[in-house]
Amino acid sequence: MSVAPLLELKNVGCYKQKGQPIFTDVNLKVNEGDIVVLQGKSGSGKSTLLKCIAHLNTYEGEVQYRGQTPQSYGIPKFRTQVLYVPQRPSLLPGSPRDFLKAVSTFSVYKHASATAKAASSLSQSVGLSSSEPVVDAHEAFAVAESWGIQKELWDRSWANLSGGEAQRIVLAIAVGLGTAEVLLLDEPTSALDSETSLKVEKHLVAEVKSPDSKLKAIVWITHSPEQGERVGTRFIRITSGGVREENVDPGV
Ligand SMILES: Nc1ncnc2c1ncn2[C@@H]1O[C@H](COP(=O)(O)OP(=O)(O)OP(=O)(O)O)[C@@H](O)[C@H]1O
Repeated sequence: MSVAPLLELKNVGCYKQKGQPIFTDVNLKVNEGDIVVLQGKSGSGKSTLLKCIAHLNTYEGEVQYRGQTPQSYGIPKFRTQVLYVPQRPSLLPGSPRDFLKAVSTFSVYKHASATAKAASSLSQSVGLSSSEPVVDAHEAFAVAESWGIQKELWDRSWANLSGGEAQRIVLAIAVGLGTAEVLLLDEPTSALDSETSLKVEKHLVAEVKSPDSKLKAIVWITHSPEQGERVGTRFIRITSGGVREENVDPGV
């Protein structure tokens, strides 16, 4: 019996408006262990494609996660497992700690938290699979700290954080929640210095490689050919007519 890919896109297309395609006919399979570097000219549709995958944009064609449609998981739950991380957090109210609390108490995570506790002692007897999402909010703090985020920044308002601080915190929350099997990263280190960027890259690559991590694959937009070469296991270029796989990272 063949196993479905982790993620599969079948003839996915997205339009600015009727008759004005950004891209059409995107076909792609992502498997466990893949770090797919997504490249293309500015405006070619990289961010849009990630948003289509995460069901944040309307699209034609089909996206399947482990052989099933997003709808069959329920869109909120699907989005925690195939998680889009924007380049810049849009204007969020409150502080990062408020945001972490909100996403951690969101029903899917709440369920996962209960599951995590139950799973350690009672998993089989209560009929819960240990592969249910596990949430440990503290993990986000630890991840962020390892990337140079001081504890007090969690209580500052988003508006008063630097671009690089906000970018690291959002990414640390995405990783620290521990629910995602696929991360869709939109230029995740664009606001970071090269030393910090390397730390973040190493952490993410190690997560995908670790058998203990829930994270199984990343689709990663970068404009840096050097970063692409460091992190990528596959290289995909998007044009209006679809995506094509390239053997090596040829640059942007
Ligand atoms: N909601 C929208 N309505 C109309 N056009 C849109 C919308 N969102 C994106 N576009 C257009 O679609 C095209 C692709 O945008 P997108 O942000 O996906 O490109 P990108 O490849 O990620 O670009 P960059 O590398 O500059 O970040 C652009 O021409 C953009 O202006």
